Amino acid sequence: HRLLSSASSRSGRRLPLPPGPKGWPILGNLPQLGAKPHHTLAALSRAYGPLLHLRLGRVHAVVASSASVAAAFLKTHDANFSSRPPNSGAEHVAYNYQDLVFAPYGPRWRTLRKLCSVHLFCTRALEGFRHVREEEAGVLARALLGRRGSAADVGEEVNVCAANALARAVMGRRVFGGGLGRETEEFKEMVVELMRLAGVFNLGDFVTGLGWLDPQGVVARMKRLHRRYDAMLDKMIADHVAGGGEDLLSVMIRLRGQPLDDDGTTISDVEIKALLLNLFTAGTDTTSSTVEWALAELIRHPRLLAEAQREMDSVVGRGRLVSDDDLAGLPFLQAVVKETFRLHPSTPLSLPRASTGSCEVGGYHIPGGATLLVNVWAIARDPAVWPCPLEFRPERFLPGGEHTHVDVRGTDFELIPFGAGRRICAGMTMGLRMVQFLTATLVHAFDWALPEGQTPEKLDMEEAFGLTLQRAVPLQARPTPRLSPEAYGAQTR
Ligand code: HEM
Repeated sequence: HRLLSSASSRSGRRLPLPPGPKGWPILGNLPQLGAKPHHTLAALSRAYGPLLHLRLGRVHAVVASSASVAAAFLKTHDANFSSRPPNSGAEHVAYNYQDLVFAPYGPRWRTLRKLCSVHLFCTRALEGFRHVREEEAGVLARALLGRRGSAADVGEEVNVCAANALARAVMGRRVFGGGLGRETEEFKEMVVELMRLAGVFNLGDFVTGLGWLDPQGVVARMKRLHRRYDAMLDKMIADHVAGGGEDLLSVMIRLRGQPLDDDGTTISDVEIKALLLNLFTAGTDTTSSTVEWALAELIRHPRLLAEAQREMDSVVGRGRLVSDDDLAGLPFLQAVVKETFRLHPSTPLSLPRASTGSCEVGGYHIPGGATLLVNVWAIARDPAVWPCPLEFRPERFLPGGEHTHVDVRGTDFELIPFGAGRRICAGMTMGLRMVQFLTATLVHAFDWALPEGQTPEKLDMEEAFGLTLQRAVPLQARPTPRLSPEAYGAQTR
């Protein structure tokens, strides 16, 4: 491939841009993206091929919609695509790029990422927090036990659990007290609002001179949201008892102002708040929505729910809740989680990347500074790779299935819910473990029924708009306990 590309460049022929639909003057293809860009882009790729070129205002964008095109960008050309494009969300919400998610590829990004890895996500840290996950899952199970007979808002219950488990790992304490209420509702609403705003293709980001006009009102909403987050984060830092704790926040507070690497990177309260913002937004709703989708699929497929429960009964029994150690021995449950990530990836267009220099992919010219969108949603439904792509069939990942060895961790490009390459999801190990563990807990500890008048076949599986894949209609379901009463533990919190 490389030989071929240098030959064509040597011949002096200017390579063409990848194919794509004709756009409007000035706005380019922006008006065509519609309410669900990942659907629109999937349809365009069916017409123009898996490597698509769009014009978003003045910005060149390329869209990868097959496993091999994704690999070309996120493996072969990953170094060139390891920054993120400039955007008003990073500017107005994420402390003007002082965070990890939007930091330009360079020393500060590397330092922040390493801090998270050492104190939160590496194997040792992850093992250290297993009791936190188990305790918080126990709290969730008891909360649902308290709701037996009535419909529970599964997404919100799980979201509180994910936020508390994450908070205990990040700063040694929970963020929410017992039960759901105004506070927990407001937190989820803030994360969902952030994802909704981040999912808008904001005209000001693409069309010169439109920024100050803010025609969609997005920037005004971002600034309002930022003020709310900033107040919350200030309080988190102020309330933090900075002892000699080994949690990430204590460590960062101790490291304030000191050079952290050869480049003299230092962190201040701004970087600390920006990183906390990243962790609490990237790490809660992604996890809880995935668990919510998983449970919705299992309720729609009672045979699969029964199969998962059979597996857990034989491995765990009915006398206790699932533990972290059990996960490795639950292949069917793991296949259910993979199949959920395939059909309902938390970030259907991943997060955008931006190239530093121009390059060549598949015989096409990719301009320097181009935005890369990877349609992980479309790739995971590609009929050339996945038989019956729209059917929820966890068996495809089990021995004897067509995709036994396919993993979600960024090496098998046909299934990359966490992205791939240098900027792959920083919290992948924790996110994956949490999704598996909480799905296991819900399935093992309860039978699930839909509220009066709803039938599994007709359960609404529509997606809502946003950077993350929310359910349009939140799942309401009635839990009935199926373990021995002692298994749920004492109602302590
Ligand atoms: C269901 C769980 C999750 C999914 C599906 C998910 C997915 C993703 C994706 C697709 C990206 C972009 C990767 C790329 O550019 O190639 C990303 C980035 C990121 N995620 Fe996650 N995520 C999840 C959970 C988490 C959790 C639990 C955390 C932290 C507590 C987290 C923190 C981050 C951060 C900090 C980045 C930016 C990394 C960088 O730019 O270097 N995520 N995630």
